[in-house]
Amino acid sequence: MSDSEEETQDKQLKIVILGDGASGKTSLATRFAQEAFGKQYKQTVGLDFFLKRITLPGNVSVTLQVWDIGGQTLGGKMLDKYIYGAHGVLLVYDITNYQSFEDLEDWLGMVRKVNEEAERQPNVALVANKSEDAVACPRGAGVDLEHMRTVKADKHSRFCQENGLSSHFVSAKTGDSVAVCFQRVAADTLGIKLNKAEMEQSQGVLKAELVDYREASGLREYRAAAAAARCDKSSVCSVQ
Ligand SMILES: Nc1nc2c(ncn2[C@@H]2O[C@H](COP(=O)(O)OP(=O)(O)OP(=O)(O)O)[C@@H](O)[C@H]2O)c(=O)[nH]1
Repeated sequence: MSDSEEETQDKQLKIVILGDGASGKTSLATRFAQEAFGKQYKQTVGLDFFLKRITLPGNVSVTLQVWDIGGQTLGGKMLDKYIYGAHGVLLVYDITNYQSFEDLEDWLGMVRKVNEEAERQPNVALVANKSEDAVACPRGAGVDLEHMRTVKADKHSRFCQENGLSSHFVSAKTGDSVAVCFQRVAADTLGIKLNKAEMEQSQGVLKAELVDYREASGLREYRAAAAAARCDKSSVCSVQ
């Protein structure tokens, strides 16, 4: 085996998941690493770890060390230590909880502060969780949460653009687009481009059509942003 092959096989990246309590960080980590989802909320105290090996384009094998940080750690004295050395960050909010979106300024502020002297800042993805009802369910099931959505797509997009974040609409519950946001931060870190097919491959049901009455209730813009986020490698919010 050549040196470069060996090097490729040994890659490990630290990916930190941040965001308010109950936004779905543990659910995203368990969906990604264990393909499981639990309805019951159990608060993470401190942090949890997960490991998952993925293969990126070019047959690059990389192990992601996923650090699931409890939402209560914001303002606590351990948070900077948890963030330190991260290659990638998932900034997670719950689309039905506006406060969880507003608080991302603080979470992102911590990421920037901890890395202010580092050679490079980690790649950060903005992750709108609990999006199953807006982007995945063609009709019927899940309409309730969509009606409860409080964070509009234009706010999400603006936050991405202003801060140079990649953009993701996901559901830990259904699994939609969960893998791709982890892949994206890993790929960005390693300077690997994911093409359209690779982005779509891990998205499955997200291509389902939405019914018209939802379009009428202002979903068109949201859908366009979600489509851009998941299908277009030159997405408006991509990390340059
Ligand atoms: N409908 C829906 N519920 C979700 C989704 N993701 C998580 N939940 C629920 O939201 C609640 C909180 O999820 P957690 O994953 O524990 O949240 P957390 O961000 O890790 O919370 P802390 O440990 O307090 O930081 C749980 O009841 C989950 O079942 C989702 O995509 N859709």
